[in-house]
Amino acid sequence: MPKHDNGGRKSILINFQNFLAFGLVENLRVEMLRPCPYVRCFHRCLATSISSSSQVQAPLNFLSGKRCDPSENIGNFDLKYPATDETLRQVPSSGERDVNEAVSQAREGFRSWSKLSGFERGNVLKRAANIMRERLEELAQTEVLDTGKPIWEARCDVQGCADTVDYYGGLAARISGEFLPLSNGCFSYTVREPLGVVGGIGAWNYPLQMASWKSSPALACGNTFVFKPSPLTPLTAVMLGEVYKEAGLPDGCYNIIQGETKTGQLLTTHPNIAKMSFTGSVPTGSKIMEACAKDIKHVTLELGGKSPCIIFEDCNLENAVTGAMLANFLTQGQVCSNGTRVFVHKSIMGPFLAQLVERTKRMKIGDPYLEDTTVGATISKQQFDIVMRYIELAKKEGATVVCGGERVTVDPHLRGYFVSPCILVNCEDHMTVVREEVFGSVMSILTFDSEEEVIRRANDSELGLAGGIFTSNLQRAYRVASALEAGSLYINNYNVYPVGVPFGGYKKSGLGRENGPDTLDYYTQVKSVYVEMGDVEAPF
Ligand SMILES: NC(=O)c1ccc[n+]([C@@H]2O[C@H](COP(=O)([O-])OP(=O)(O)OC[C@H]3O[C@@H](n4cnc5c(N)ncnc54)[C@H](O)[C@@H]3O)[C@@H](O)[C@H]2O)c1
Ligand SMILES: NCCCC=O
Repeated sequence: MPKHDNGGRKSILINFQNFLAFGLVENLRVEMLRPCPYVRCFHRCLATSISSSSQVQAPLNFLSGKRCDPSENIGNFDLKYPATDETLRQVPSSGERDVNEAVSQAREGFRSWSKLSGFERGNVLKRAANIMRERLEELAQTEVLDTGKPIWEARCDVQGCADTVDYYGGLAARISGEFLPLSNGCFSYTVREPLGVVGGIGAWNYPLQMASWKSSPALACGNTFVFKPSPLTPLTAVMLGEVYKEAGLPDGCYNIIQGETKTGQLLTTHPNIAKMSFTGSVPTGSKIMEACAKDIKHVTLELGGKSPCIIFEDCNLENAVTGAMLANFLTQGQVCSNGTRVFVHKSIMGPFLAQLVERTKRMKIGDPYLEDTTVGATISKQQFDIVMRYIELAKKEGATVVCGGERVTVDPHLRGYFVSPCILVNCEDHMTVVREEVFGSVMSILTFDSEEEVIRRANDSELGLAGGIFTSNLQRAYRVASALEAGSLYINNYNVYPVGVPFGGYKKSGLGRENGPDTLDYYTQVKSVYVEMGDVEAPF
């Protein structure tokens, strides 16, 4: 990790081993500002200076390798800093003319980009990854402004994004076909060809991750890309465009259009889009798939989850508690793969809950720019209302709040929606909070007696994104992992995304995979060529 600018103030080094799940290197070390009265002021100034910086105030579409405003404005949306709830600016939404222009630029870019060798394309991506690492701090601070997540989490996210871009840069040269010898000297060979212009649409919890997890494999394969970020988090995807440009990506290969639903629909239904890669909710994913079906477009869908985290009686208790917290409380609980149904074996419920509650109460809710903050701000008032409604409903349906679940004022200047991480007990499988994705820090604890019972209950969901298993019995761990209906499973950890490990859902949680080698298959199509070496034989 590079050292981070600490404004010249005295700093201490701390070891964030507790947060290894999102750390991409073991023993992640970050510069931590010593908490002191000046730090708050410093960080407020920092947020103010970033909000007035060019990243926020500059045009937020990106076409032909440059920032630009849409030529036609079909409305505006507010860009807010979640921690203060202040409106930083209004962003114009792109309409048909600008979506057409972005797709047309990408079509033009495709003509030359798709003709380069994988090695040449990979070099551009690898250079981009290095530039991202050089700009890690600026990218991370801007990601905080967009999302309200703690700064150290944003740094880990950016580091992971750079690694992903690097990884696909490395794989680009290896994209190849097969040779199949046939009878009488005939043969067939296959070529993996790019699809054309890929459209991407993202959610707001990991904005840079979505832009980079989608664009880097798409570009590695020779496609070009048009992305619409979530209107709640428009900033860092544009910065990625500038990084790609500096790394040598030809103009038109990576484009950004900002907007809300209408802009997303225009992109999805554009006749020259060959594939849509979408991250967001299940209902929107279903609409995207339906729209793509009309023109037989390829789709990747990364959707919601309601994943189980199973704590067996033979686990290492401390690790299991840490795992359950990682499965629920990162990024204010707004993580698709969260294991929000925590199944705890009845025999260890007492000690597990005691340790979990004690450690959860110690989490530090506060200014996202402070280094020791572990709970930042909920993305919006709308999301805050959703989270509070689920907690109220849970109480009505019989669950008991053992800690958290309340709005917290951390500082009079921070008027955003901070919520203390919530733990619910006396939960039952039929309750709404246990069945539906909350997308906030709300952990439901359920107890179980046997392995067979917990597998059945864990699988009793329409969703199947992820799942966790805490046990010291390896046979049991593999057996349960094999029985769980989910795309991404963790044994004795949770929410780790090392680059190269495919990520994606079973059932209604999605289609396709990101972050692994298999992703390249989703951004290419196979052409087979049969070669006849003799005369043509036919019965006529
Ligand atoms: N599986 C994953 O990798 C993953 C990752 C992050 C978030 N998510 C899921 O995302 C959801 C939260 O994100 P959200 O609230 O932004 O989701 P959302 O579905 O409301 O919106 C996602 C994006 O789709 C756009 N959009 C909305 N309607 C559209 C339409 N009809 N056509 C085209 N575009 C449209 C939005 O503007 C936004 O950019 C949660 O369910 C979460 O689990 C999944
Ligand atoms: N994109 C995968 C990790 C974050 C999910 O919300």
